[in-house]
Amino acid sequence: MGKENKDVDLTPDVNIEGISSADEADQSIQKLREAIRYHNYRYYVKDDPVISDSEYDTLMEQLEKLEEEYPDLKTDDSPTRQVGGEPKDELGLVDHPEPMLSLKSVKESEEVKKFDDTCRSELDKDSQVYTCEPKYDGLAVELIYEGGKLTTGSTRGDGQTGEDVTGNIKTISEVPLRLMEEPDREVPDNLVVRGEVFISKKDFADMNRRRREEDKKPFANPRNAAAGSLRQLDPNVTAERPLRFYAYQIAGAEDHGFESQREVLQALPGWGLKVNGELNKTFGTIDEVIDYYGELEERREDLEYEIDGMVCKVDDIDGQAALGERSRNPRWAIAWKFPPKRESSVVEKIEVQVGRTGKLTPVAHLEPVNIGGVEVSRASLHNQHEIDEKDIRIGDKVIVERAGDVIPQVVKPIKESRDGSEKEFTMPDRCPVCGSDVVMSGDKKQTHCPNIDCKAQVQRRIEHFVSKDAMDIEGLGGKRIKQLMDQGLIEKTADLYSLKKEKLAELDDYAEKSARNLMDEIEKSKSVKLDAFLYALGIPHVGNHMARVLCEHFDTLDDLKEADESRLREIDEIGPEVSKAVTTFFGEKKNLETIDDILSAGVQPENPYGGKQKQVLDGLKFVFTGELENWTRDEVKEMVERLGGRAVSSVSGETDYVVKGPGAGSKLDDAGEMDVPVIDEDEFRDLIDKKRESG
Ligand SMILES: NC(=O)c1ccc[n+]([C@@H]2O[C@H](COP(=O)([O-])OP(=O)(O)OC[C@H]3O[C@@H](n4cnc5c(N)ncnc54)[C@H](O)[C@@H]3O)[C@@H](O)[C@H]2O)c1
Ligand SMILES: [Zn+2]
Repeated sequence: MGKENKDVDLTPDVNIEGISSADEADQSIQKLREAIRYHNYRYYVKDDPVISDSEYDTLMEQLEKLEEEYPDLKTDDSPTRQVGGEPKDELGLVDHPEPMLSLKSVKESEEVKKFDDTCRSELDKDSQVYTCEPKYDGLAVELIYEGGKLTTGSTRGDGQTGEDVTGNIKTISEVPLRLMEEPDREVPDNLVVRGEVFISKKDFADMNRRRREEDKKPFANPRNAAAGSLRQLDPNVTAERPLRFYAYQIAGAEDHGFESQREVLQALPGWGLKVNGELNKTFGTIDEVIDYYGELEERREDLEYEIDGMVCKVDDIDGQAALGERSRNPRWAIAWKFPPKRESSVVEKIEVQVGRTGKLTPVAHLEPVNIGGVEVSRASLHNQHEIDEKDIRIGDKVIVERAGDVIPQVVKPIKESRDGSEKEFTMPDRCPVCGSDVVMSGDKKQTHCPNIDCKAQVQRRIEHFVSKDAMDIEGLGGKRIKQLMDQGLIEKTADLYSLKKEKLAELDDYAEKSARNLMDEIEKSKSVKLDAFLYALGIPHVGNHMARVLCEHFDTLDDLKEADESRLREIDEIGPEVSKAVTTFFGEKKNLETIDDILSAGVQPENPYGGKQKQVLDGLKFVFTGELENWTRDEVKEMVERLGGRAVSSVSGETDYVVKGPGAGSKLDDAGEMDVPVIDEDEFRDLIDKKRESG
């Protein structure tokens, strides 16, 4: 079958409706077969497909349809009748005791109901029991145990003959080399186990990253990665790959005394063979099967390995035998596929966006493609380093992945489809918005526009500035800010504080009431916590949490402005990146001017967290008893210590205060005996406030 052939039309454009003669049908059939054979070779033999699965499935559907309409043109060697690809004989060949088949795949619940109807009518039953299992995105293997010992491990190959990967399979820790004795069932003399070898999502991502670093081609999907890893000539290479295994079937189950698939799945772990006990389920009706598909699909993103659908199997082995098989699929099982996660598309251009902190991000504009029901036309390319590593060029055909809510990613370019017109991409030297020279980090992972007045940044900076966790000014969305900028009412952040209600009310579509509300919101924002204010400034690397950390260590904005890098580095949580970002930010004259403008407009950031330097509880010893409303015991202890005091566990003559809450115990008596003042939580807080004011 398929060989390396540069001239095949990878995706022949066949218009089935337009075909009116057997001759035309024959021509299309030949083209489709040739293309599919080539893709089978790329996919099953090279583990390196050049089209997406859905493109492949379309070709296959077209071929099936034509062969259906023109039965005379059917041949035994058509890919529609064959399983998988030709086994690689360097590995050695293994004949399967029973053929390893493919699965009929379905997409709609209607087809699943039809499957149920067919099974029930052929088996002459009112109801049918099904066992459902996740369809792992890996490759099928067959394990032969003789006398309880693993003697042969093979791939599916063309279904009749697979590749001998015994040595490689033995490196997978989840595959037992010896079967365990089971109390109720002795170890059979000969056991043929089928299961899936796969790789976890995380390991797949890590593996592709490493391959790029080593200048090797990344894999298009976890299945190709697992197959590529298992089908190695050197088992030492396989041993380094994090392959996993689930067993799901045994050949000749009835000969081993099993009556159902469910029983098989229950027995396998007893012999030491891993099954997916959590997700394999048996149901009495097709409606439950359909519900379970929905449940599995919901859980799909959270699983640590990829599944691409659900396999639904007739549970009773008798039923399976009665239904038998048809060409390359068993008739007693179906693979109900999930909507795909990966498709191919074309990078039409790469545009550079400027973020609010001035970060430049390259974004691929893609030929729109529907991935699992969502149209995707953009994907972030992150940075120059990533583009270089993946070798993505403008004009490239690429594999795009959309997983859950994550931004679509370009997995890899398909270099085979290049015709020489593709262009390499480099980040611009100048900011696409303001034209300032940009700064790129040495590792090419970051590019920044340093100009604080950069128009792109101002709008986004303002959007960020007014956001909930920052200055919390309601009623100023992105559109409104843009409008205010377009109308010349604001040019920079500080201008927010010189907005006039009358001017606002003049804008079309702006009601007097909304204008008044906005003015109130702006006024309200003037009393702001220092951490929210720091966050609002949009200092690179200073998010909510970091802003709070800074507040805990610096009393005022001025203290922070004056801090140098080494002072910042004294703080545990602050690393070199943050300290550099903070000092660079406050070292920029334009930024200081902006801050001054905002402060002189009346904004007064207050620091509720106290600075570390001010040890207002210096030397004081506290004992806490009972529950506190605002702190856990650990929190209050930490705070007292941060402020220079100590929290101790028992009352002594040296205790300065006992702080009591509901449920206070015997420590109160101790306090009474030793004349130690007892205060409640409110008084404790007043004490700190008073000390702060006086100190
Ligand atoms: N992109 C390409 O060029 C290209 C080429 C060839 C095939 N393909 C893709 O490969 C798929 C067809 O491959 P196939 O014929 O191997 O069929 P399949 O992968 O859809 O189904 C059969 C396989 O399912 C697997 N499986 C996973 N969990 C299972 C379980 N619990 N019980 C039983 N089996 C389980 C087994 O490995 C079995 O061999 C299609 O999705 C097609 O798009 C793509
Ligand atoms: Zn700029």
